[in-house]
Amino acid sequence: MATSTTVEEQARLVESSKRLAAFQAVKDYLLPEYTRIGIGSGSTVVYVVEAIAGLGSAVTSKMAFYPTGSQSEELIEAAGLNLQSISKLPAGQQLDVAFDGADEVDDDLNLIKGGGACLWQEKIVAASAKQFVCVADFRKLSPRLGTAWKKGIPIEVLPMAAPRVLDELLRMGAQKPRIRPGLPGKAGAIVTDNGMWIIDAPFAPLLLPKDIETGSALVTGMWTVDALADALIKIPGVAEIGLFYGKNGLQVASGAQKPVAAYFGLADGTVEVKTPPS
Ligand SMILES: O=C[C@H](O)[C@H](O)[C@H](O)COP(=O)(O)O
Repeated sequence: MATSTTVEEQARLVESSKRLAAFQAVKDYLLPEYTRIGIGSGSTVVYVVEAIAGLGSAVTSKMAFYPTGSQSEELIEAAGLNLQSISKLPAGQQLDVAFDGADEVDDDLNLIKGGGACLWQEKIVAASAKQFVCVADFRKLSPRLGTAWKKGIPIEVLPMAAPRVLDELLRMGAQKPRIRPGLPGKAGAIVTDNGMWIIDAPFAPLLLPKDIETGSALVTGMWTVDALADALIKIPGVAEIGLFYGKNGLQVASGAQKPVAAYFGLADGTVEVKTPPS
């Protein structure tokens, strides 16, 4: 009984941390003059939408909201916000800001995303925004990707290519990569909003440039975030990878994917805001 209470308390703490992070991020980054807003996927983004809807229609009716998948679409519509599509964003234009969650965030604000199988559209929306803001609870903070999130890097693949991609991942050092199974009630693999499959590929914790400067990458032979991401995206059959990475937090035409800021709701009821190292 005591154990289940503790589990329930922990779950409540996690939910309130997500909400705190989301509300603070919206307060800091959603300016009333903005007109194009990206909305990510997952359980933390639910609170982003709640915070935005709470601003009232006098503010939000002038805004259009760009989803990252079917869950995100439903959230936007259920909150009475104006749904748009990234496919309708005119060439040369950007979203003012995009909010999204993450499965893990490292010291340099590289992210693992795709725990909910929405990574492909999420990356398109994040890279289309002038500012990408990450919202998360305290469990997502981690010095290196692959430290706390042990399920592996989500990789969206063309189903016919999945066996070949698995072979290549094993050659690259992934530990027991596997095709993500469907949820209860769905036989076979999970199918994304884009008709693809997800492979989860666990790797040893991913190094940062500061680790290479100290020579540890040479000693261990481990991957850096950048090197692994660059190698994964080149595997034939890989549509997109759940590593959001890059050299800085500026969202420029080249499609940077790292957040300008990451908001973490902490267990003590405060919010920690991290920005990428310069
Ligand atoms: O595919 C799912 C997305 O990348 C989510 O943003 C990520 O899994 C974090 O989700 P949550 O906020 O539920 O932890």
